[in-house]
Amino acid sequence: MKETKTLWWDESLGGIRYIDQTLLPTEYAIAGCTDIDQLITAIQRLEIRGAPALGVAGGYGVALAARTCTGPSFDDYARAVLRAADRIRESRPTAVNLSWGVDRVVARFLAANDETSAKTVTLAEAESIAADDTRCCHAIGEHGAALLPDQCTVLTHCNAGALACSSWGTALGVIRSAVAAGKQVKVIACETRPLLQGARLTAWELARDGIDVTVITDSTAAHMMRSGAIDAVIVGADRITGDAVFNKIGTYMHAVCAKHHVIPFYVAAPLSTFDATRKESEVTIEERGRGELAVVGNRTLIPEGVPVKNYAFDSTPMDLVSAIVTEQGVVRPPFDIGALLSRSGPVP
Ligand SMILES: CSC[C@H]1O[C@H](OP(=O)(O)O)[C@H](O)[C@@H]1O
Repeated sequence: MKETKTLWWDESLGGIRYIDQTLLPTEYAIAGCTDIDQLITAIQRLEIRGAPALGVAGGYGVALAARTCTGPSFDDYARAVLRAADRIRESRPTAVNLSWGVDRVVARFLAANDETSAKTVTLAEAESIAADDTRCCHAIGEHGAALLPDQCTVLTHCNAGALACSSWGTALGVIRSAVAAGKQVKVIACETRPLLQGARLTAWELARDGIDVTVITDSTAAHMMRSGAIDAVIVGADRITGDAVFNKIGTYMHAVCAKHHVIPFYVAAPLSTFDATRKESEVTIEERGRGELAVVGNRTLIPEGVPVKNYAFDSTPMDLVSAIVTEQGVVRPPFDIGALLSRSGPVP
């Protein structure tokens, strides 16, 4: 299977290269950003998207700030870099990986005493985040593949594939690893209105890998679960608190339906997506603009003046989750998130 790299540092560019996901599936274009404003725009337009990929982008963003910020003194320079880091951290509120990636590189930056070492250590840490993410996705794939029986049909929502990570993917990483282990897996990909990450990105990734994928409307999922066509649901995550999983809008709907039809509902996510500092009620769910619902291409779908609600995420209570597949093993709720994050080594 071809391993798609989603974003990386390009020293000849002096910045970040990435696949512009807004152009897929009809155009495969590599874009670049060489300053913080360009990176923030790419994140907010979902040219770069997906929780783990946002963690990698956040790390590279601090490295980019360390190279592009200036100041008359080192202290002024450092303040400029930290202000840039704050702007990156705040560019999308729900996925914890973004702030996690920024904070991990900022911690290394704060230990530097001059600009030269600041530039070196920030890029090294950002590269380490990217490498760790790929390793985590493959480990998640291996642990999760064991949950999927041979000849199963799996429903997915949004895109939790290589495009949402540094490569390989989380939910799609589980599917790739199951297929690589010789299992026959069919995927039913929900299109995922309004930005269609499932139709545009998951279908593109899986078709490219030769994995059987069929796209459905989000509202077809319940019908297929009730008809017995779905053996399991597997999704990614943007933030996992002790009491809930935050993921693309529509995930909660699938979890409730899966519970009703006694279908396993799996979440695949690295430990960097877990957040022990907040409970469900304390997490901000990103709301996005009217245009994403009201206009498709050159067609207006909603009458002028009619308001919309465009929540980018929802939260699924942990009691609807069968298991969370992490790089350290499979976690079955209920679990103590503090103990999980403080332990080292595999999940028991
Ligand atoms: C591998 S987790 C990807 C996660 O991120 C997506 O959100 P967005 O496309 O807005 O970045 C979606 O929630 C996916 O499950």
